[in-house]
Parts: sequence; structure tokens; C-alpha cells
Amino acid sequence: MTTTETAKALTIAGSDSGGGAGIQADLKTFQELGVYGMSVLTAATAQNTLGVQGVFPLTAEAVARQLDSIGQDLTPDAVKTGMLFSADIIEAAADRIAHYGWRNLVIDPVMVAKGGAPLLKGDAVVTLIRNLLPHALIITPNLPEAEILTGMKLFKAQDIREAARRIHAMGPDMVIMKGGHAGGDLARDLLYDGTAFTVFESPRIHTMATHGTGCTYSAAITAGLAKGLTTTGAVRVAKDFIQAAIEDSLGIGSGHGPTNHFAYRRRRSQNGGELT
Ligand SMILES: Nc1ncnc2c1ncn2[C@@H]1O[C@H](COP(=O)(O)OP(=O)(O)O)[C@@H](O)[C@H]1O
Ligand SMILES: Cc1ncc(COP(=O)(O)OP(=O)(O)O)c(N)n1
Repeated sequence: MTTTETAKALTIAGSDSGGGAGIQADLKTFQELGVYGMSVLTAATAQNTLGVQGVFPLTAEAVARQLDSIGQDLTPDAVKTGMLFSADIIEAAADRIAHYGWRNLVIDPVMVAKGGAPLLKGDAVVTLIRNLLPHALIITPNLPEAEILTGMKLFKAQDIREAARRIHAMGPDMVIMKGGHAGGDLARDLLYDGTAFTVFESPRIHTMATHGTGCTYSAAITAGLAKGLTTTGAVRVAKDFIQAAIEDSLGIGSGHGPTNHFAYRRRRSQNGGELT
């Protein structure tokens, strides 16, 4: 059967050889949510559940050419960015996104892997803010990333809200402050649309298998947007998707294990539910 209504999503990100984060997590998530996935590679990382053993960036030219191949043939319904690594790759991505007028841009401002390896050069943060954030529908910082974007220390709830306001003023329509790095019994994410805050929360799972949670979550938001969901609707599905993916862990690798990208679909089919 063919259809003219296939939703298409593009990820612009780095490769994680271990398959838990980066391009691999994004494409698995798109597939699980019924969206056709496309990828523009920014860097290869030698990586597993123990950490990042090497980073090998592509040239900005190679990134721009991949984006042109997509832009000249396969208009995405939503786009996400992950590991962009350098200022010149960010400039190339921002330039091509503006050139093709791509909408529904989700920015996961990936800076440092959980093990501490830098995935964005320090001098590229200003380029991310200046060149890319004004194009974003939504940006999804974790708390350490929000601290770097704002220069604030984020311990208190009121400071997290103030940081969301400041990041919103940098250009994105919406900001979601992810709560994975906060303490407490709940994993609480805060969506700010420039006017109001909406809370999305779930029980915090005590596990080592959280490698790639941010990539998977932002990819699920991107898939929802590609299918025409509202941002709030896309975040709601993404929250359920990541909760299932963390809960039904795969138990592979000897470090921070990957999440389970097929848990959400398996649960829904067991419940007789339709895929959203
Ligand atoms: N231990 C956990 N239990 C439940 N949800 C979690 C847990 N860790 C992270 N999350 C959720 O996963 C998503 C990604 O958050 P986070 O881990 O902060 O991102 P990142 O991988 O970028 O650091 C958020 O929705 C967050 O609330
Ligand atoms: C290639 C690549 N891209 C992004 C990340 C960061 O992924 P994230 O979802 O934030 O998960 P952790 O690295 O924090 O486990 C990555 N590691 N590799």
C-alpha cells in the first residue's frame, strides 16, 4: 500500500556507535512512532555504555551537502537537532534550515554526554544561541544545559522558571526544561510557551539505564509534531514513550545502558491501543 500522507522527520545529529543515543536513538524512535526517519550526520562518536572513546566530526560542507540532498527532494514535516559539535556545523545547519523554510524545529542542545565527554565545543554555545535558537519551535535543555545557556545556577523551582523565561527570550516559541538531572521522586519536566507553564511528570525510576534519554525524548516530540500533534500533545506522548523506555530496560552493556525503544509500542499493542 502506498500513501501520500507519510509523516517525515529529519534528525541532524551525531552517531552513537553503541546505538543508545544520537542518530540511532532518533531513528528508532521515529520508526516506533510511525514516522519516516531521515538523518544528517554531524559526527561519528566511538561510544558505548561506558562512555565516549572518540569524537570524529564531519566538515560543515559535508553537513550542508546532506541537508541540500534532503531539501531538494524530501521536505521534512519536523526537524530535530542533537549533537552539532562546532560553530561552523551550527552555522551550516541554521543556514540550510532557514533556506528551506523548515518548520517544527526541535533543538536538543546537546553539550556533554552523561559520562562527561564534551559533544559541543565551548565556543559554539554563542553560535547556537545566536544562529539556531531563533528558528526553533521548541528547545529541550536538561538542567546543566540550561545553566550553560543562561549562566544561572538552577537549584530552586523559581530559578528553573526564570531560566525558562530567559531561554524563551533567546528566540524559541517554547522551552521544555527537563527534570532528569533533578533529585526527588518525580521526573518533572516544565513546558513554557511564553505565557504559562505546564508540568509533565512521572515517577522517577532508579536505574543506570538512562543513556540516550534526552535524544529519545526530543525525537519522540519531533515525531509527534511531524504527525501534526500540538506541541503539548507531542510532549505528552514523548513523556509516556520515555517512561516506558526507561522502565522496561534492556539490561545490556556494563555501564549506563540504553533505553528500550520498543517498550512503548509493545505496551500499546498489549493494551489493544492504537499508535498515536
Ligand atoms: N530516572 C528517570 N526516571 C523517569 N524519567 C526520567 C529519568 N531520567 C530522565 N527522565 C526523563 O527523561 C527525559 C529526558 O531527560 P534528561 O535525562 O534530563 O535528559 P538528558 O538525557 O538530555 O540529560 C525527561 O522527560 C526526563 O524527565
Ligand atoms: C552522538 C551522541 N549524541 C547525543 C548524546 C547525548 O545523549 P543524551 O540523550 O543526552 O544521553 P546521555 O549521553 O546523556 O546518556 C550522546 N551521548 N551521543
